[in-house]
Amino acid sequence: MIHFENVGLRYGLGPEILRDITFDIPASSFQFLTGPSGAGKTTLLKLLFLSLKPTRGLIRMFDRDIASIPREDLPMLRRRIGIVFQDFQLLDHLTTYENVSLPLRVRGKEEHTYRSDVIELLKWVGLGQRINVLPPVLSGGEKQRAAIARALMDQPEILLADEPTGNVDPPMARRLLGLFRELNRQGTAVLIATHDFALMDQVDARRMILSDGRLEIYS
Ligand SMILES: Nc1ncnc2c1ncn2[C@@H]1O[C@H](COP(=O)(O)OP(=O)(O)OP(=O)(O)O)[C@@H](O)[C@H]1O
Repeated sequence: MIHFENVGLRYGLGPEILRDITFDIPASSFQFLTGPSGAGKTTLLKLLFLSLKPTRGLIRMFDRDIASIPREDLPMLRRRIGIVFQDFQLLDHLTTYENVSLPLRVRGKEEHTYRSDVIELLKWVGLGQRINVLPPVLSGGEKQRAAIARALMDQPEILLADEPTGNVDPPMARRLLGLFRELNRQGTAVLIATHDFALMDQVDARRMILSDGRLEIYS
């Protein structure tokens, strides 16, 4: 589904942050991305979300070479990828429901076409009682689940999550992991970037370890 081959990335004229990165992400797979702080995990997620272009190497996504994709086709492709950012990026003046449905509203969809789907999704992530509250009232774990619900709105083929358990206690981390595993059982590929070894130890999944700009993979 996703193939990286000898990918390198530098910001401006700076040093290469990622070097000769080669890996595949098969459909319906589950993996962790880890490595020391500053190793380039967020940068690799940005490449996967097509918000950065590599400075060298080949990236194929959904059978297309991303170097030859016209800019106007990127939004369509991004809809097949869900992403949960480290800082959630929820809008504080919109309710949980409005935050999750915003991408659909922006695209001009009529509310009656998505309302029940959004509510069902919010119930699925355990926010059935928090539909009409504003993000400042939500706990860290609830914000995280709202951000996950928003990332899942378009039924992506892969979900990318950056430090999803960074701001929650261990029981909530287990609950979030349960959500990711359930999603994966339903067929969505999942990639979780994390420093949390306790979290990784709970799942027998592939570990992609970045250090010094290079990637090693332990299956
Ligand atoms: N926009 C940018 N311009 C220049 N350098 C950047 C930029 N973004 C990140 N970097 C540098 O790239 C390197 C990798 O950063 P990145 O945020 O990808 O690491 P990370 O592994 O996600 O770190 P953390 O675990 O602390 O979040 C760091 O040295 C960082 O300073």
